[in-house]
Parts: sequence; structure tokens; C-alpha cells
Amino acid sequence: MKIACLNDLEDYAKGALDSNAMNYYSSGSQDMITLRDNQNAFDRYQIRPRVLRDVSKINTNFELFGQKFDYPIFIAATAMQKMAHVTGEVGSVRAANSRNINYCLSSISTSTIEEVGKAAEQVSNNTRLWFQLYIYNDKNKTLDLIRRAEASGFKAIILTVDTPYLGRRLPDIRNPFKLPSHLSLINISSAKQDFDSQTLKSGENSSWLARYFAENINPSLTWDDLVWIKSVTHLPIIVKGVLVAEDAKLCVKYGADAIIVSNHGGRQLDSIPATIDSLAEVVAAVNSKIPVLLDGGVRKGTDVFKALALGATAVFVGRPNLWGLAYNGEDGVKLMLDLLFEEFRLAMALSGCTSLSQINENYIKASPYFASKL
Ligand SMILES: Cc1cc2nc3c(=O)[nH]c(=O)nc-3n(C[C@H](O)[C@H](O)[C@H](O)COP(=O)(O)O)c2cc1C
Ligand SMILES: CCCCC(=O)C(=O)O
Repeated sequence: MKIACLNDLEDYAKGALDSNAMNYYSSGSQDMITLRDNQNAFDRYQIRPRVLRDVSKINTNFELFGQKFDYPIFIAATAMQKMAHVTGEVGSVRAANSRNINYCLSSISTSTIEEVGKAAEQVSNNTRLWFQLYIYNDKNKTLDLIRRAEASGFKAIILTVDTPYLGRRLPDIRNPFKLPSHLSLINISSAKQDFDSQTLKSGENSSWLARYFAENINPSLTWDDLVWIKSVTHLPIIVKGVLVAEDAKLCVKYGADAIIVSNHGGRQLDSIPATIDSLAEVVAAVNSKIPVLLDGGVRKGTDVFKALALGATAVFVGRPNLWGLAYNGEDGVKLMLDLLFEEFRLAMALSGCTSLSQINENYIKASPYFASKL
């Protein structure tokens, strides 16, 4: 059967990946209410299409931080991509850069920052790369990651702020995740798999990932750390994991260059809002001072259109990158992107929009079926 949409790629990946990788990639936290809602919430909005406009030419280009992109659809940072395909992050970055869109590399990757920078250069002379940063307890480790990203041609730092501790992912507690022995968290030395389970208190999360996080990642971050990062690099700083107006305003106050409305793909706190439902609040609070981007549950061209209509500059896909890798490495990620691009172009054309700047709140409304509940 031919792959027709991103959900087909997910179905394929479910059959192809082992349960260790699939549990880690697919899971959300606790009851996975937020994970499900990220996707379902898009369906609670409707597009208001316009007709009899010349849609023979559709332009999906735009500019952000002085760089041109062919589509407002980027690849989000997801950890440990070599479990999906032997090429891992290198396959993903080649696919994104050959399509002139951004690839975001996770701090917790299975390919080095330098390998990923070089792989992008091989397919593009204008590399599109952002680096996702977790702040380690050891500030020098953090600084080292920033310097290496700068030296490898990364164009922005994404500071993830929704993960002072890893969320409670029940599949990982029931069947503890194991990093396959041929892989390592290669950017960070001393990432050990083993810990003494005897030291766990009753009820404590026994997952290695949760323990790794608790031992290495700094849970005491405050807005001062955003100021600190701004002071040590000239790269734009993008704050990822903001859902409410109060924090959006603080991002502007403390000098963030952009915001990503994100709930970490439903993997952190459960029972928090879907990102598409949080977007309008954040966009209003920011009041056009900095760009607002979104990730979480984007699977269709109409999802992208709806996010742009509610004020996003661009969106990211996380898991679909992993499903594309599992399907066919770099070519599978290209297929995933091309499907989404084609769907998005069609959504624009059938709504009567020929450029991204035309997509605005006039093109969206709450579905009447849900309107009273929204
Ligand atoms: C398997 C997996 C690993 C992830 N790893 C990271 C990470 O290392 N850093 C980070 O900031 N976000 C991470 N995320 C969150 C993504 O960047 C993104 O917010 C989320 O996947 C978007 O939702 P989607 O998967 O529904 O597209 C991860 C998500 C998944 C599914
Ligand atoms: C220790 C890996 C954490 C990566 C991450 O952010 C996630 O799994 O959501």
C-alpha cells in the first residue's frame, strides 16, 4: 500500500520499530490526555475558505531571523534518532536541508553536533539548523554545547523550559527504556545507563531517562538563566514550552527572540491545554513583538494552515520525523515533508490564499459542534 499521509507513516513505524524505541517515541505522560488533545484540538477549528481568486500560483516562502525558508514547517528536536534508522539525526538533517527548512537538533542526540553541521553543509550552502539546549547542572557543559553549536553553523538556540524534570511516562515505568548498547548520548560524556535500583524510594520513577534527567539537568532554572544565555551567545534565543500569556510577556521582557508554544508533545505535565488552543492567548500577549511558533499534534496541511491563521509564524513536527526515518531513513523524512507540503499548498489554494501573509484570523473559526465548549 502506498503511503498517502503522515498517519500512514505512523502505522508503518508501529510495525517496524521494536517496542523499546516505539514506547519511548510514542508515549505521552500519565493518561496521555494532552497527547491526544494536541491532535484532536485541530479538528475543533474550521477553515473559512474564499473562492474565485486566482490560485494558479502559490507562494509558501517566508523569512525568519534573516533566513529564507521554503515552507513554514520545520522539524522539532527529538532525542535519540538512531533508534529509528541507522543514519539517525544525519538522515533527518539532510532531508530538512535539501527541502530548505529548519532542522532542530536535540541536546540528547545520537549523532554529534559536528556531524549534523557537516551533513547539512553537504546538501545546502545556506544551512538551516537550530540547536535545542538543555541546561546541565554543570555550566561548563552547557557552555561547551553552545560553543560547539555556534562553530558548526547552527543559527539559533532553542531553550526548552518545560522540562525541569522528565514527565511521568507510564510505558517507560512499566517497561523501563534501555538505550541500545551500540548507541550513546554522544554530545555529553558520562551518560550512564545503569543505576542502583535499590536506592529508589517506594513509588519513585524507576525509568533510566527520568533518573538521567534528575541527575544531570538543572531544575533550578529561572528567567535569570535566559538572561545568562543571552549574554554568552550572539545567536537568537527561542524559548520552547510556553503556554500562557503571563510567561509569554516575561519572554518578551527578558529578551527572548521567539517563542515556541509547546507542551513537549504531551510528554511533560498531563492535562495541560493542546497547543493550538493556547496559541491565540500567547500571540495576543506578545503583541507582534517577537515571532510565535507552535509544535504538537501537527499531522496535516490543514493543521499548519489553522496554526498560521491563529498567528503562528511556523510550526514544527516531532514524531512524524521519527516515523519517516523508520520508513526509509533520509528518503522517508523527505516523503513525510513532501506529503505535508503538498497538503499545505492545497489547503492554501482551496482557501483562496496565495501567500503566507494572507492567512489570518478571517480564515478560521471554532467548529459549531464544539463552539460552546471552546
Ligand atoms: C521521542 C521524543 C523525543 C523528544 N526529545 C526532545 C528533546 O530532546 N528536547 C526537546 O526540547 N523536546 C523534545 N521532544 C519534544 C519535541 O521537540 C516536540 O515538542 C514534540 O515532539 C512536538 O509534538 P509532536 O511529536 O506531536 O509533533 C521530544 C519529543 C519526542 C516525541
Ligand atoms: C532524557 C531524554 C529526554 C528527551 C526528551 O525531551 C523527551 O524524551 O521528551
